[in-house]
Amino acid sequence: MDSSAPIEIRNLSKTYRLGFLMNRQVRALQSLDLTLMPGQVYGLLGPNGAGKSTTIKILMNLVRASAGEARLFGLTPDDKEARRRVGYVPENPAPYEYLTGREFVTLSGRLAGMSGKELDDRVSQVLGMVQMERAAGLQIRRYSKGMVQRVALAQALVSRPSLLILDEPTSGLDPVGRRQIRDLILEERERGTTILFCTHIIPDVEALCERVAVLVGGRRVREGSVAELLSSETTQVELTVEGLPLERIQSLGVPLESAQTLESRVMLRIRESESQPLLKKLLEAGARVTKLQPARFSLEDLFLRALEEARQGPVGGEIS
Ligand SMILES: Nc1ncnc2c1ncn2[C@@H]1O[C@H](COP(=O)(O)OP(=O)(O)OP(=O)(O)O)[C@@H](O)[C@H]1O
Repeated sequence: MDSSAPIEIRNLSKTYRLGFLMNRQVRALQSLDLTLMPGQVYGLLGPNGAGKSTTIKILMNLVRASAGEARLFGLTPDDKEARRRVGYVPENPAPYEYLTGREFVTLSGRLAGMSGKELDDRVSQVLGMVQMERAAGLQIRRYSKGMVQRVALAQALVSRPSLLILDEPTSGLDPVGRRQIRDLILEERERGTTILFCTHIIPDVEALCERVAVLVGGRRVREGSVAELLSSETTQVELTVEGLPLERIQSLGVPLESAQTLESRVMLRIRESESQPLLKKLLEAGARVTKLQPARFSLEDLFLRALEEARQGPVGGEIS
């Protein structure tokens, strides 16, 4: 294992046992490999139940793996030295409700070994970073969901971690709040912090991450740099056709990736290599092509395609 890698995961599997007799099993992760190099912002993307939180909980030593290995800076997740270098925001943060935001962040700093003026100054600084200075003296039980999310992020940042693990940090935030948290993550990236960012909000991944892994049913179905992944998918073309119904277009013998009728127009998506043959046939059949443009293949398309492919193959879930 590489001790310079903030996160290294090899062949990681997790099966939860359920029921009174623990005789039912749910396969949450299957042979996952993942490496984060220093300074990378890495997105872990997947639908509900894909195994994202399980991966993070294993890294945070909250859940024990069934097989395989997970390392933080080359150390096992139960190693105190490794934990000292990590800031963590759980999926549903549940800070002590009777503490104020400032007390909670101060407590987190103390637990990380900080004290005195250095701690007080840093607490004020991180509360400012998450725009919570004004509400810092209020008890957390009075906070909205978005405010809880912000103090949770402040407690993760207080000890200046070199690795941030964020489990859906923007869920529960309004668009302005999401933007602020995104900007904050970008600032941390500028500072060289490594970030594992787990979400199902695709625009956040596009805005923040340079690499991404897509998990479906506990398996990694795509992995790579966002640019690489998008360029590796087949290029497609979008056409708008008038004067020929969809059934006639379908009978022309050119495979369509997608088709949709809107009033008198038919919108098509086809592979780029099929565009010339289809154009010729459409014009011969008397259709008018009113628009032809390259289709931008987005991370959302990639995610949906990966999901579709994975659903056709074996997936995780309850196995007995
Ligand atoms: N403590 C648990 N006991 C039993 N099954 C669990 C437990 N935690 C998770 N699972 C199951 O493991 C699978 C993966 O769950 P996990 O929470 O890791 O997914 P996720 O990708 O984080 O989903 P979400 O986006 O909904 O948070 C799911 O089928 C889930 O029901």
